Amino acid sequence: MKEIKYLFKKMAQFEPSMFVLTLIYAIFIGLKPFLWIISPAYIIKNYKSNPKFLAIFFIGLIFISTLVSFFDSFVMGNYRMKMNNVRYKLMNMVTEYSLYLPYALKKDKEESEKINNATKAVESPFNGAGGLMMTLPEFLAQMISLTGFIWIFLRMDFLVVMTTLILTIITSFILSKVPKIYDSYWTSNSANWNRFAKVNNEMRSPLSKQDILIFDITKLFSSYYMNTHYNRIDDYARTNKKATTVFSLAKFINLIRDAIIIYWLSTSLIKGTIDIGDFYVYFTAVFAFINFNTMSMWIFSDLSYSYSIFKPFFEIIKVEKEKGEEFYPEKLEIRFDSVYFKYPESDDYILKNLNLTIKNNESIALVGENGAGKSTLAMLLAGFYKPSKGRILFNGKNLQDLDINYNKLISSVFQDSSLFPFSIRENILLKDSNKNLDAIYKMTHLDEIIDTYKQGENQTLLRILDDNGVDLSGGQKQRLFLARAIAKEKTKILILDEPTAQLDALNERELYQLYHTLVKNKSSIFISHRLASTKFCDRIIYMKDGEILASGSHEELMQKNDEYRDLYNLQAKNYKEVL
Ligand SMILES: Nc1ncnc2c1ncn2[C@@H]1O[C@H](COP(=O)(O)OP(=O)(O)OP(=O)(O)O)[C@@H](O)[C@H]1O
Repeated sequence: MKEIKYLFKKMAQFEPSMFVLTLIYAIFIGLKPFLWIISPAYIIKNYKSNPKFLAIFFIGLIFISTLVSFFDSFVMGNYRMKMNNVRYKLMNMVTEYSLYLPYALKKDKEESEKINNATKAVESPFNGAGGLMMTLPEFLAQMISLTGFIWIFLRMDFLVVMTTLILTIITSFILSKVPKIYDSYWTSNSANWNRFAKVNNEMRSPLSKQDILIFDITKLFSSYYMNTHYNRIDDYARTNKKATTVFSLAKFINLIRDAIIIYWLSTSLIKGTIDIGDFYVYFTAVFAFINFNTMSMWIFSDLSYSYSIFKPFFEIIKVEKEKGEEFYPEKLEIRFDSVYFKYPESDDYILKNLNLTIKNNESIALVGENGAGKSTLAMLLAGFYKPSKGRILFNGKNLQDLDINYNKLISSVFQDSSLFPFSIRENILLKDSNKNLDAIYKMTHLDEIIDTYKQGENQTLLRILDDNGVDLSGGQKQRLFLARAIAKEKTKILILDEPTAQLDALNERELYQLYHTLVKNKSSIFISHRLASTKFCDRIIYMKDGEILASGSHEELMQKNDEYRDLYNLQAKNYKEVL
C-alpha cells in the first residue's frame, strides 16, 4: 500500500483541498440515501399529530435533496480539476525521468517498458492514479453509507438480515465471475485480435499498396480478414452464452432473497410486530443495501484495477539522489588511464587499454578509419558511458568515484545531435535567454538562413508542434549545432564529432578557420575523417581498432607512422583529383 500512501502525499503536496472536498462529498453522498429511507417513515408516524409541520418538513426535504445533488456535481467538478492537476504533475515526473535517463540506457528494453507502464499509470483520468483519486470520495461515501445500513439492520430480525446478507454475498460472488468470463475471452482471443489488426494494417499500408493494386490480391486479403473476424464472432457468442447462464442463476437467487424479505415484512406488519413506518424503513433500506452492494463491487473492482495500473509508476520514482558536487576548476587536465570499454549490448571491447592525457586548453584531433572507436572515446569523455575497466581522471580525480556534475563544463556537436521542434533561437540557446546571438549567427553563417524566413530567428523548426515549421538541410543543421555549441558559455571541454561532414567544401574551409577561435581557452577533441583538416589542433591522435597507434603533430606523424602518412597522401591525392 506504499503506492497509495505516496499518492496521498502527492495530493497533499499539490492539491491539499482535495481531502476537504472528499470529506464533504463523502458525508453528503454517503448520507443521501437515508434521507429517503428515514424521512418518509417520520412523516407517516407523525402525520396525524402535526400535519402542518410535516408539509413544511416534506418541502424542506425536497429542497435539501436537490441541494445535495447540485452540491455533488459542484464538488466533483472541482475535485476532478484538482485530480487532473495532480496527474499532470505525475506525468511530468515520467517525462523528466525519460529525459534524464542515462545515455547508456537509451535503448534498454526494460527501461522503455518501465517508462511505458509509468505513462499508462498516470495518463488516464479513469484508471491508474486518476482512477484511484476519482474513486476515493465514492469509497469514503460507501463507508459512511455502510455505517447507516448497519444501524438500521441492528433493529431488524437477525435471521432475516443474515439470510439477506448471505444471499446477497452469494449473488455478488456469482456475478463476479462475469468479468472473468469476458477476460478469458479477451485473453484467449488476443492472438486472434493481433492477427486481425495486422491483416487490417497490412491492407492499408502504403508499402503493400503497389502489390495489392497491380496483382489484385484484394480478395485474398479480404478472405483472411473475414475469417479472423468470423472466428472472433463465434467465440464471442459462446462467451455471451456462458455469461447469460451465470446472470440467470444470480437472478434466481435474488428472487428467493426478495421473496424472503417481503414475506417477513408483510407477516410482521400483519402481526403488528412492526408498524407501517418501520415497514417502509426496512423495505427501502434492504433494497437500497442491495444496490449499495452492487455499487461497492464496482468500486472495489475499479480500485483494484486502478491500483494494478498505478503500481508500476513506482518503478520510475528516483530515490532523490543528491546531485553530484558541481565541478568547475580553473585549469583542467583530463587523463584516460588504461581505459577499456564495451557497449552494454556487445561482448567485445571497443576501446582497449587506452591511455591519453589532454592538457589544460589542449586541442586534440582524433583520426582513424571508420569504426576505430573515436566517437566512443568522445562519448566516454562526455560521461554518456562509464569505462568498463580503467579510469577517467579530471585533475587526478576519478569521475566515477566522485559523483561530480560536470555538465556545465562540456559543449559538443555529435554526429547524431538533434533538432528540437522549437524556434531557431530556442534551438541554440535552449533554456537560456537574453543572450546576443547575432555574432554567433554571423560566425556560423546561420544569419543567411535566418534572413530567408519571415519570422527570422523565431521560425519554428520541424513540423511537430507547428504546421508551418521548416526542415533544415544536413549542412544547415550542422551550422546550427555549431552555433549551439558556441552559445553554451564558460565551457572547458569542447567535443566536435565530424561537425563538417555535411558541409560543402567552401563552408567547410570557412569553418576550419572558425575552429581556431572556437577551441581557444578550452580542452577540445575534434574528430574528423579528413586528416588535412586537423592541422589547427595541438596534437593528433591516430586510432585503430580501439587503440591509439600514434600521437604527435602532423609533421611528427608523417615522419614516424607509415599508416598515417599513407592515409594522408591517399586523401590528399583523392581530394585533388575530385576537385
Ligand atoms: N551503441 C553501440 N552498441 C554497440 N556497438 C557500437 C555502438 N556504437 C558503436 N558501436 C561499435 O563500436 C565501434 C566503434 O564505433 P565508433 O562510432 O566509436 O567509431 P568511429 O571511429 O567514431 O567511427 P566513424 O568514423 O565511422 O564515426 C564500431 O565497431 C561500432 O560498430
